[in-house]
Amino acid sequence: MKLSFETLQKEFKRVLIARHVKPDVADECATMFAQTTESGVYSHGVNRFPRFIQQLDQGDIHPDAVAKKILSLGAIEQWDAQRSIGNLTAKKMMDRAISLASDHGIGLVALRNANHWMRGGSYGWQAAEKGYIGICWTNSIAVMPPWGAKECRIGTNPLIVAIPGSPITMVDMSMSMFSYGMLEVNRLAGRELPVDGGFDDNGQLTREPGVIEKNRRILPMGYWKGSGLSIVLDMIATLLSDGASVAEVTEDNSDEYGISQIFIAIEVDRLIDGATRDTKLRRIMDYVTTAERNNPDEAVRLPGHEFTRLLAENRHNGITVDDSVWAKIQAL
Ligand SMILES: NC(=O)C1=CN([C@@H]2O[C@H](COP(=O)(O)OP(=O)(O)OC[C@H]3O[C@@H](n4cnc5c(N)ncnc54)[C@H](OP(=O)(O)O)[C@@H]3O)[C@@H](O)[C@H]2O)C=CC1
Ligand SMILES: O=C(O)C(=O)C(=O)[C@H](O)[C@@H](O)CO
Repeated sequence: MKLSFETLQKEFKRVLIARHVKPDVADECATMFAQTTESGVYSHGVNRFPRFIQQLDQGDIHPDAVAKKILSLGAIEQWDAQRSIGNLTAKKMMDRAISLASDHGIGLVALRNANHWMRGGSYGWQAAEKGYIGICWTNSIAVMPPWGAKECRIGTNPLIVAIPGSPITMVDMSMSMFSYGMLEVNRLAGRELPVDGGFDDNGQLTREPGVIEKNRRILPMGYWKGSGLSIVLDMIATLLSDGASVAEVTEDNSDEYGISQIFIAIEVDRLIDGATRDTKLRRIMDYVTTAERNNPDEAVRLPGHEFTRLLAENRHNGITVDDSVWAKIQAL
């Protein structure tokens, strides 16, 4: 079905108000979920809303909590999210990193005791829209086997790098070849994965999303490389926030809460003039996209460059929402 931004936002807000979330908080949170969906990241917008409400209902998320600053080392600050709403707090932390970067050239906020932030790309994009390079990542509950293992012991720990420009270039990627959200999107669409996404129960590589969702034998992106990167991202977030690691979240908590996140903003405009910046970026983009194509009908594309078109299409045609997901949300 096709729904408007307003219909989505109103329904998300209804569900939150019904759970006694303060109206202003409910409105802002509902708007972020609707914006993520309108941007075309259905996996961590509308599709993820039921799971978010489940965690709200089970007390993992404290909707009245507000993040507090623990310490400051000039360009680096350590904050405690106090189990507040994940996407709202993440937005505030990237704003704080941007403010630090405007003073110091670079700003880093390390956040502990956080909740799932939904679409990590929202926060990289937020920085890039203001002219800063945005880099952020989160750890998670153990949902991926390290390379060489069958058992989940590392997180999908998505890493986001966003570069200001026209358009913004942004990589927003899980450390798994596919996020669980994207496995669900492909399963709901009745699609096989375009490349192997994990191992089946016999240890063979598979492109069946449902099999991987069930057995959690998801493939790290780049095999041992994604596995290693997931581990070091977890270590940095844990150390700088003095927060919980994937191991601690998984072994000490009843579900995925109390996670650790990093938000970095880096100044660009005072290091290179706008015209030179744009010329250099354009040269990179043209050099990459004019490479001889593997498939003549498939353009080489840069990450993040689809969002402008997707947003315009969703605003014009309405937002495609899976019927079964919408039914679940209306029943909340
Ligand atoms: N715990 C958490 O918070 C987690 C959150 N997530 C979120 O889930 C969402 C989806 O993650 P993931 O499944 O890794 O996303 P995808 O695999 O869809 O995309 C990952 C990255 O690869 C780029 N990309 C994909 N296909 C191509 C292509 N053909 N050519 C060039 N670039 C391409 C994407 O660019 P583009 O965007 O332009 O398609 C994106 O930057 C993200 O928002 C992520 O933050 C994921 C895991 C855990
Ligand atoms: O992969 C995802 O999608 C995703 O958001 C996660 O990995 C979460 O951290 C975890 O809750 C599994 O959904």
